[in-house]
Amino acid sequence: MLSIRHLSKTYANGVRALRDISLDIPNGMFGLLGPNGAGKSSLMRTIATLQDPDEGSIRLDDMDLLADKQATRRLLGYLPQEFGVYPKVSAEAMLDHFAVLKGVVAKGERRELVEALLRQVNLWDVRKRKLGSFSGGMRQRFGIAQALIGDPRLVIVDEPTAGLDPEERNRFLNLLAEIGERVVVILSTHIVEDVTDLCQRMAIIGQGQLLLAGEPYEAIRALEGRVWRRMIDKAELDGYRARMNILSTRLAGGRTLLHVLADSLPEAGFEPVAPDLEDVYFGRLRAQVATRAA
Ligand SMILES: Nc1ncnc2c1ncn2[C@@H]1O[C@H](COP(=O)(O)OP(=O)(O)OP(=O)(O)O)[C@@H](O)[C@H]1O
Repeated sequence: MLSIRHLSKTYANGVRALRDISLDIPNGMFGLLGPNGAGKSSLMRTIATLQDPDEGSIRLDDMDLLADKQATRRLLGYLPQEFGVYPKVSAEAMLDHFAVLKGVVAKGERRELVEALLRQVNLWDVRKRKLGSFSGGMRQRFGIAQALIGDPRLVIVDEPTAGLDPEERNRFLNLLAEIGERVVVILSTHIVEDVTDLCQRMAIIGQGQLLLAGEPYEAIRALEGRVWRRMIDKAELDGYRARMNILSTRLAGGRTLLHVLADSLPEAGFEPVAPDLEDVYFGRLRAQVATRAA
């Protein structure tokens, strides 16, 4: 279990990226959901010991992660948002290099490890190809292979599915799910379906604040009977905004589909709709904006 307590960070430019975040993350897939700029990467980098918080603590079971960074890095696998590789080097040679950096010095052991990892992420057949020729999905799977060197107890992946096509995304998420059966995996994303499809537990952050933590299923159930939808013309949207608590607006067939939060039928013409995680997510973000504006 990873326990984050009272984590805060303000950057030198005055941006408060993390505001008193406390969170428990058990084994399995954990989704950290938030819009761009919410503070996800700041939190991931802090857990990965790449930057210090101003306040707060992070423990993995009995271990204080921030106290002994070297020890933390040994049990951690990290796939950063911007993962750079040498484009002219083959996948096999690059992974071998990463293994050396992680301290796997014995040649035979390293050869076996590199093969096992490339097979696990399904890149064994293309191991001789240069990384520069890889698709986005292949590159991300390679990123996971390097994160798994050293058998980490905690794996952090920062927005890994952005820019992947649906098939690649699916393949990537399946791979993460397999890994999540054994260790703590934290997946940060702004894509709601990533969390819906994959994570038993989740948190939502916005503007550096924790807005929700728990099970996606429970959060969805809490909205049951309170989400209503209606098709409108785009020109009517401002009027609805002024009168109602709008969760989301989506384009559908050239018109606008409204989702509204209300304890009873908001107006004739609306119909009840089964809530989903997008309703939970947008509901929390909008409530935060409303509270801050008040
Ligand atoms: N090193 C830094 N110095 C100053 N401000 C920063 C720094 N890193 C991030 N920020 C700011 O802190 C806030 C949180 O950024 P962060 O990258 O953690 O968010 P994020 O949720 O990961 O978003 P994104 O998906 O856009 O990376 C943003 O307002 C960002 O501009």
